Amino acid sequence: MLHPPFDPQISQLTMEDILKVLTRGNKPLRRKLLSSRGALTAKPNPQLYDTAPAQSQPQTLSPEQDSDLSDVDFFAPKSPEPQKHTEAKEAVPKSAEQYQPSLKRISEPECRQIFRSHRLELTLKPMDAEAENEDEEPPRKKRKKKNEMKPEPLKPIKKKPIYPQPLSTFSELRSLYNVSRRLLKNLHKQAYKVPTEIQLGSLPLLLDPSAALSECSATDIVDKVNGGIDLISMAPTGSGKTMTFLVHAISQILQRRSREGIKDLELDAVIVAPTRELATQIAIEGRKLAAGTGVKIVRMKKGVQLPSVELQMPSNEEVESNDEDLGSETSEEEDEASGGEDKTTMNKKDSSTAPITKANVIVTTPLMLQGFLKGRKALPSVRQLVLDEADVLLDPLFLEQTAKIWDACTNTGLRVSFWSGTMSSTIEATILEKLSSRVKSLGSKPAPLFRIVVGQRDTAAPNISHKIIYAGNEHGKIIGLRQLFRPTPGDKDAVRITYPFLIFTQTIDRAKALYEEFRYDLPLADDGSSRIAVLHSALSETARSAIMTRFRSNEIWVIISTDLLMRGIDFPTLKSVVNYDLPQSGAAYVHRSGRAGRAGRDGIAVTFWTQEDRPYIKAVANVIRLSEKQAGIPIEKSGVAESLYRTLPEVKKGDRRELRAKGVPARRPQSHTSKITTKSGYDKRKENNRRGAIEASKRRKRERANDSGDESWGGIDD
Ligand SMILES: Nc1ncnc2c1ncn2[C@@H]1O[C@H](COP(=O)(O)OP(=O)(O)OP(=O)(O)O)[C@@H](O)[C@H]1O
Repeated sequence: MLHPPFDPQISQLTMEDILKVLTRGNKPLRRKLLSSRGALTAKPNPQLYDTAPAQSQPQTLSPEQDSDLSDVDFFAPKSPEPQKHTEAKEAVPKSAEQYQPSLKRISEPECRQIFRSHRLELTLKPMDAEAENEDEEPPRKKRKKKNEMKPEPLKPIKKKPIYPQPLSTFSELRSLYNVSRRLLKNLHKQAYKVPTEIQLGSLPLLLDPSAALSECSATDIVDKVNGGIDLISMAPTGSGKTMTFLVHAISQILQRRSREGIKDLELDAVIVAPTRELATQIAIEGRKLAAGTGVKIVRMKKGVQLPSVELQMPSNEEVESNDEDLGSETSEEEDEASGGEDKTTMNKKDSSTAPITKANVIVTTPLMLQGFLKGRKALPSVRQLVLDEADVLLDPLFLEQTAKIWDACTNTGLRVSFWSGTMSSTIEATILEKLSSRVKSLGSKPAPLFRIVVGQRDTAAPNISHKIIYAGNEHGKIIGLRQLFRPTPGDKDAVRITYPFLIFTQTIDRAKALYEEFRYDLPLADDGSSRIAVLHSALSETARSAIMTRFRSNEIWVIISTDLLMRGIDFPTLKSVVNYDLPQSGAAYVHRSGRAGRAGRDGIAVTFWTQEDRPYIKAVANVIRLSEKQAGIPIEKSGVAESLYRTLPEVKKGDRRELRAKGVPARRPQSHTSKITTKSGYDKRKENNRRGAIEASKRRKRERANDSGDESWGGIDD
């Protein structure tokens, strides 16, 4: 039998939180279940920023319009006519109420005010690399030679921000941007109340750039966007990027279908994500949004055949992954055969006899699709390429795989979007280079490339709190685990972690070893070892997906993982993340900690360190300090104690690269501390049983002393 989690905070979870856990499972919930479990319950406000003082918000609504805003009609006419209130009501929080009515475009100064108050910045990227440099930080000053005149200080030349129409309410998707009723209804079922910043800033621009920029004073830009845009999109973790690109992709397909009278399922969009877990999650979310629209979304699997044409090119070698997690497809067990969940038809043009999977959208990892393309096939019908976690997909380690997919999308009208919580200027340069070389090789017309950034680049979401704690002893990080579960009374470093939570380690071996160690540390009263699992790329896909499902359905409360789960994975109720091993870069820290505190909820990220980590901590500490500054947390309250921060050495450039590729040297395979513990499993189990017995006896004693027996949990004592 399943017991509820012991943490009383869990019982405070709202029904919709629990429902979200369930709906992130492998099968979309049945409609009946959705409505009976309160899927329409409102969610917390997911907006991370709204810094505009109330009086400075645009106040041009008439009283009728104003009152109209709290009731949103999902079936509003497309023309600017008064809305009818026929469908479910949508409560609009204060910040959104202050926005303009959904049927009217607002002036550029008003757009600017909204963009600024939500810390949104949109710019147009120049297509040539030289001009691009002007947009970036100035080059570092050269070392002064003797007798050289002091150079003029270089000032960064900032590109002028652009202010398109913001998406004030979801109803505008229909009234202003022609999104289908069905798609909007599906969105409504998700119980989203207000658009997040990235949705607010980028959906209008993606869906109808001309309409979104209609009040924009830079008329030269407006003229260029008719054929659609390319977009680099940087927004904090858990801020709703997935829904943004999915709504855009589905809506584009539906609009083209009605415009061109297409009846067949034609492959229109390819969404690439770095791991199977993320690809599966995107496909599930996509299917929920596309339900009833006729748009079919399929996750790419080994053996799936897609409609393609053969290119006259030499066959390329299969690319081996050099990362154990992010590109682990080749090392995997037998995958499910093609088309398992999809109806298939035969493609007579294809030389192979394998059935062709018909879909509008394919969600894939780079290696999965590459396995099908094998460097010789092209997907000419694809018009949308979405790179989720684009910075990892375009990292030199994976660029070759991603580029092959990009090159296989030979349609000259291809539009590309790049999504992540972090993106370096090197990655942006790679994007520019790739886009311009494509224009040259295909002779296609370049689309304007925009960049939208929410908040400060490369920082953790402001609703996550951080803590770095020393956790070393001679065996490794044993003290850290004790701090986690058995804080010594009065220990100022003790952190209370609540179930469910994720623990990240550096390697598969360490994840396995920590699992062996930690499963006997979970209190027996909480069903001990049955609540914990280890997840890494060496497990079979079936095992991986079973663990994900059990975690989402609250059967498992702790997952120990490698960086396989670092990016994009959404466990809506996850509050805590533990970096048992130091993240390998500042960006890795942002993504790992971003598994907690999703959609505006609070989250906590705890990072353990030992002496062996000391030379590498600064990169992570800097990200924490920057994120805290952005969230308005004073230095005295920083999660990185000033006494520690001051003594940390800067991480050298070469070390940073090495760290990013291989992690902290002491925790690499075969190093002396890559092991977690020296105790055997037998000893650990015995110790745990003894502890459990003591606990139970103490509890019985307390219960006898206090008839009510109503205890609240205050951490686990030794
Ligand atoms: N407008 C909204 N209101 C409330 N919740 C939302 C809204 N949009 C998305 N969400 C929810 O926010 C959570 C995080 O969304 P999502 O997974 O898209 O984040 P993300 O920005 O892609 O994060 P990451 O960078 O980690 O990949 C999801 O549970 C999603 O259902």
